[in-house]
Amino acid sequence: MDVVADCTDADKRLAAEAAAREVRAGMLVGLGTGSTAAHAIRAIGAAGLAIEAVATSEASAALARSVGIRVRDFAGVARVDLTIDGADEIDDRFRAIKGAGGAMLREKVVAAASDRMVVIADASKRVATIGAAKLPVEVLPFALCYVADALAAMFGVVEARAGYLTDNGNPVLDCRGARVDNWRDLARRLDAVPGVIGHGLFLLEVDAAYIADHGTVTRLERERRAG
Ligand SMILES: O=C(CO)[C@H](O)[C@H](O)COP(=O)(O)O
Repeated sequence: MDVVADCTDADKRLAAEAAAREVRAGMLVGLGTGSTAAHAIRAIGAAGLAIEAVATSEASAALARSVGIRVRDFAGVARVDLTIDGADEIDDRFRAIKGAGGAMLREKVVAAASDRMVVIADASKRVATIGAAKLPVEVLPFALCYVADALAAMFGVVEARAGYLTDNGNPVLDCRGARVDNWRDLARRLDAVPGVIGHGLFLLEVDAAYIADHGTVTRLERERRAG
């Protein structure tokens, strides 16, 4: 038995269940993707509230339906009340890297549409400053070589995720080793490359985080200044 993996999964579940308690009847809820988000989906389903959901991946949609959650097509949705999602890293300034599960584009669209976006994670994901996790970039297949070349000028390592396509049918380049002074500047540079469809940098989207560490859940709330 892998005791560390078991503890980590128990913490993922605790963080997910704490966040799921934010869900209220009547809400339209954004469902994230990954093992931590799956715990949240199961907890939301078990609560049995009258809600509707949109999912950030086909896997999360299928899981949600299997636990009795009504899933709407996001193509017909402009606004979501609350989204609960995992992360690969989250730092003290609520900046996150997402997309190890490949769903970062849909996750970002749903997060952007959400009044509130909550990250759930075990303590291994909490870092002082993001940047150690690989940064996934979703690419238009037509532009794969061009984009890989452009990203090689920004990152030390750019690797195609072998044999993998996102739910949108696109390949992913996993990037590491950027020399970053300013993450917003890096995000702008990525967004400016023709053929980049999305990436896993979430710099402004996260409103709060539930982090579980050896059985204790901490809620962190971002302060938003008016104006
Ligand atoms: O961004 C994601 C998927 O695109 C996941 O939320 C992230 O990779 C965390 O996954 P897990 O909860 O399995 O550790």
